[in-house]
Amino acid sequence: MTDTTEAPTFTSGFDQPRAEAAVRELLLAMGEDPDRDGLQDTPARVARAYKEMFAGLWVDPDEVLATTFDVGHDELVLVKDIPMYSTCEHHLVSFHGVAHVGYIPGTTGQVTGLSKLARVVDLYAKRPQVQERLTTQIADALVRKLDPRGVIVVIEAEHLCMAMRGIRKPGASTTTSAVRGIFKTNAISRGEALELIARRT
Ligand SMILES: Nc1nc2c(ncn2[C@@H]2O[C@H](COP(=O)(O)OP(=O)(O)OP(=O)(O)O)[C@@H](O)[C@H]2O)c(=O)[nH]1
Ligand SMILES: [Zn+2]
Repeated sequence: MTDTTEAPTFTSGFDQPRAEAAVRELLLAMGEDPDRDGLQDTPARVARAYKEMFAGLWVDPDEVLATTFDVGHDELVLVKDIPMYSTCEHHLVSFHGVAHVGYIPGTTGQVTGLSKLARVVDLYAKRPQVQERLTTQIADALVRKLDPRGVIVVIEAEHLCMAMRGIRKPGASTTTSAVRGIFKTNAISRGEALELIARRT
């Protein structure tokens, strides 16, 4: 089984010329003329866009979560509705929606900055992904770095590979969750967290 928490090599960079050549080749394969007016800059543009869309390949999640501090809080911390754009590794088209990330600090009371939770979502989303692995990786990174009593991650997303092609079901929504620690072992805690996630303000 693939290790879902294993990070790629963060030192490897993005090969812009290679990406540009590949996009040019793709345009040719489509029967397009990559030298026509509107397409001349497209390979460079797409390569730059890919560099941005997959920037999470070169970010170390453990560094993002390196800063922790003690606020003496031992109850749930939940950031809801974090906008999330990722790319399906099967078709290289977008799946996007929202992520909800919650945790209960460990006995040390160590918490991380709220923005770091969104950063972790972002960095794992900016990789070729499947939604299940994305959800799992976010949860496992928090477990690894915060040693919390529990972690809950829920992602709701629409997959454009199911909307604009293939089965063509726009509006279909996929929900995945990953629970760790107390949220796995205690149904009441899990239920309370899920209720807060579902609650609309
Ligand atoms: N479990 C899971 N499946 C995904 C995700 N993103 C895309 N898929 C699915 O991956 C599958 C790939 O199936 P294949 O049969 O190899 O590819 P395909 O012929 O393009 O499949 P269709 O999309 O059904 O046309 C499809 O069923 C997609 O819906 C994801 O995040 N999680
Ligand atoms: Zn897909």
